[in-house]
Amino acid sequence: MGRYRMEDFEVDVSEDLGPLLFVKLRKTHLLLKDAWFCNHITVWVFQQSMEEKEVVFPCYRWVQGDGIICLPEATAWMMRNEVQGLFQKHGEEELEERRTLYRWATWKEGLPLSVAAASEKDLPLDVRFHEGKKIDFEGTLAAGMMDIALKRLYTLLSSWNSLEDFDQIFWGSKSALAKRVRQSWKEDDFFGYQFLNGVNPTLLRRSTSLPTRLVIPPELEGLQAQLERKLQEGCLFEADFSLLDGIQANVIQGERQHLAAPLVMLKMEPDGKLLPMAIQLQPPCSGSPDPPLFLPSDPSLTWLLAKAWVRNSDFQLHELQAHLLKTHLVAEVFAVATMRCLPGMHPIFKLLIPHLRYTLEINTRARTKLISDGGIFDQVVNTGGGGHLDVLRKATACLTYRSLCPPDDLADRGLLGIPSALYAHDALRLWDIISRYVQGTVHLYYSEDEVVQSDPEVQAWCQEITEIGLCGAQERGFPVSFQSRAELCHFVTMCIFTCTAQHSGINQGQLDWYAWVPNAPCTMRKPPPTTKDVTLEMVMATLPNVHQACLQMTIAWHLGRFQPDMVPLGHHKEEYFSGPGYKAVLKRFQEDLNTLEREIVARNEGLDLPYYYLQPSRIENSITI
Ligand SMILES: CCCCC/C=C\C/C=C\C/C=C\C/C=C\C/C=C\CCC(=O)O
Ligand SMILES: [Fe+2]
Repeated sequence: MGRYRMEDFEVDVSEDLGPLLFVKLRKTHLLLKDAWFCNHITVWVFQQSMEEKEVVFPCYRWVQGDGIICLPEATAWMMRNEVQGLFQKHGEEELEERRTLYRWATWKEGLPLSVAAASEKDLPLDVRFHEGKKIDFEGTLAAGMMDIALKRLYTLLSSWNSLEDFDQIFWGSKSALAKRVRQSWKEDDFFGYQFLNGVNPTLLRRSTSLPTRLVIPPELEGLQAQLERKLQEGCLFEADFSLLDGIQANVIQGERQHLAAPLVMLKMEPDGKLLPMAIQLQPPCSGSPDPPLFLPSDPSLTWLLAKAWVRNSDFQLHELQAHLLKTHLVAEVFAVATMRCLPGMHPIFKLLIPHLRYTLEINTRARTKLISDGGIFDQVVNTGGGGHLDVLRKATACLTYRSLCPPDDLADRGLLGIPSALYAHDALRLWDIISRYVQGTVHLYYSEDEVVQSDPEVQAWCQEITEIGLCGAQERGFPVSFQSRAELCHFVTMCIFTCTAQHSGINQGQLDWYAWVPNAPCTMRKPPPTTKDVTLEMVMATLPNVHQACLQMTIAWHLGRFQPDMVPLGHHKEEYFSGPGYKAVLKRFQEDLNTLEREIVARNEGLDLPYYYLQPSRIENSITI
């Protein structure tokens, strides 16, 4: 039997089968690997003197071995209390089986729970990468490793002592914006811009007071006055990396790496540009002299090194907190809870499952190759060697429900209504569009709040996410039950937004902003400067070495590049729902996304730096990379 064969099978049945509730599916098992993926079964019923009727049984699962798959009819959930509880019983059996297939595991204490699987090979076939994705994923990694070998060979033959020497490895696949980063990375407005619309737009806040950790030496009273004025005008902003304070730095091949925990104060100009005013690299520590404040007026290399330290710290919080924890790991919790608590005929299962595709496998791979003992973090990142897990732990301990919902998150950070905040603008538009889609679907199945309150499955799902998967996150605002349709819609909107828009916003920028390594160094090999005497030798000795820089470029490209098998948001082919109601809601969703697409394209045409991470055609329907 050939691989990748697609076939439609038609079977005629002449006898009257009565009302159709289930179909059962089985395949004779001959060879070791002869599984088939079944999309759906459609039965056309011909009734005398009546129109032909179509009855659909969605499947979208592998049929393997000798097992029998029993598929309830697409509208079964609406009839769950009828037909002698047959659908009810089927759902219970399905969940019983799924709970053995998808088990929770504690990979590391203090992190959200994950799926129990030591490697991707342990995962059920239904959630594995399909052949094409696996070949592409592993093939491009191998090609990337070849690039590294060539770059190392090339740089062995030349010098590595000026910033321009990073050009020697700046070849191979890279985006237009990555080239722009190389040109502009030293500019202050470019540095400021990244907090609004770069790879990590999640940290910046509008200041409501001067941060307590900011100690301004008496000789800088002018700065103090400027900061206070900007604060009063409402245009003072801060990016505080205190979460990194106290994290143990990595030791790479016997060499200790170093970490900082900076605070950056920025002002917004009337034209929307965000400019850094001061950088404090470490919080004050009793018994030590106050940490220096670095300023734009400092010698250019001093100021550049201070900014490079901030970019390195941003790399850590971006990858660990914004990316891994707040998209990948929480999406995994949604995925495992969905598999364990919601039967296939449940409308919330049908709504969410296209947004959970491939997430369990990519996360399992991250746990075995990226953040594992000896993984990429240990090899080339200054939080590696265990510090990265502590960052994840600290970030988990302060993960709030509000921070996953842009209307709340952006309001809390004071970022509403800023014309140059493009991530914020597009995220809010997407939140509204997704929310309308979710509400449209939920209202088809839940006619009133009471139906939500009395749905034991959706209540168990909520509780499992908050109390089990997120390890008691009710303390941080996550719900343990849904009292109304609105609460359910808000939560499901958050799930879909996180798995789609938010991940795309956080993931794609790796390609653009991480290719020019000095803009986002993966590690720092010397301690942060404590005086303003900085030389080029110090800068070069601090930034990543050739090998570290090459690996950063390869992995950033691997993870940030366009995925060949990507499904854009709202365009999955699976049809789990049947009937005109959902079709209309989906059509509206796709139209809303198209409208936003056109708005973003038109807006970007007039911009010096286009912001396209939240352009709907670029948003993946689930976390797959
Ligand atoms: C050094 C820079 C990259 C750091 C990326 C950090 C976090 C990314 C977050 C989530 C990515 C999720 C999954 C990626 C999984 C595995 C693949 C990565 C590398 C594999 C290398 C290998 O197989 O040898
Ligand atoms: Fe990712």
